[in-house]
Amino acid sequence: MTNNKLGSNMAKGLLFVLSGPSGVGKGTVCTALRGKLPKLVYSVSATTRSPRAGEVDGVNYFFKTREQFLDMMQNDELLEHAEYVGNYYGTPRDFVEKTLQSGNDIILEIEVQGALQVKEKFPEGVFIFLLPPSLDELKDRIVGRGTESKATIDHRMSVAVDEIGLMKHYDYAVVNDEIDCACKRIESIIVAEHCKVRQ
Ligand SMILES: Nc1ncnc2c1ncn2[C@@H]1O[C@H](COP(=O)(O)OP(=O)(O)OP(=O)(O)O)[C@@H](O)[C@H]1O
Ligand SMILES: Nc1nc2c(ncn2[C@@H]2O[C@H](COP(=O)(O)O)[C@@H](O)[C@H]2O)c(=O)[nH]1
Repeated sequence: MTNNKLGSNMAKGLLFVLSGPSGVGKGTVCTALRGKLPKLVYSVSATTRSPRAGEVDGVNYFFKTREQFLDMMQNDELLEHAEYVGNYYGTPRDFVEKTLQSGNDIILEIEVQGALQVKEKFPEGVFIFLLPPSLDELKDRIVGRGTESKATIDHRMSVAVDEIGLMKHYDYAVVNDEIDCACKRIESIIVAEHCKVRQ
């Protein structure tokens, strides 16, 4: 039977990627967006990083040993993966594909090397880069979170400069100066992308 409802060809969900240096507020923004956009589903990554206090396996991450992660890579279970500051991170492929097929949107909160791999596979994805108001403010946020050692903070800050240099590969840049404003900008991007005429 023909479905002649206007707009019915837009049934597949959209893939959003949110990147930005460690501590810029990606997780905070994603938490704030939860509930505001009912069609938006969050991808849970696999990582070899140890859980932080309060992090729950299967909710914040799927926590894996190095061997388990390498198995996932070899079995082609990951849409993308990257080594970041001494640990592996990757996006389970199956969940992303099934979410999009079901008509829901998905958002991947991932670093830039992985985002560029996703762009190769999903050029139609929407790539958003979250910026701090300044590098000093970025450092204050990572330090203030209280989760990383001084050495890890220094390493993450040095990677941050390179990451910001790759922002040119993204479709949108949003400054996370104030959390409500940043969320509103990202919500606006998501709404606009749904109104876009796609070939
Ligand atoms: N707009 C903001 N103003 C002030 N503080 C903020 C803002 N957004 C986030 N923060 C704070 O900055 C810290 C880092 O935020 P968050 O953990 O969300 O960063 P992230 O980008 O997800 O980091 P990572 O990549 O390391 O996981 C948190 O303590 C959070 O409360
Ligand atoms: N390439 C990927 N990067 C990921 C993934 N999941 C998270 N991340 C990014 O790693 C860093 C560090 O995260 P943290 O939780 O240890 O602070 C951060 O930029 C995340 O966005 C992933 O699946 N692939």
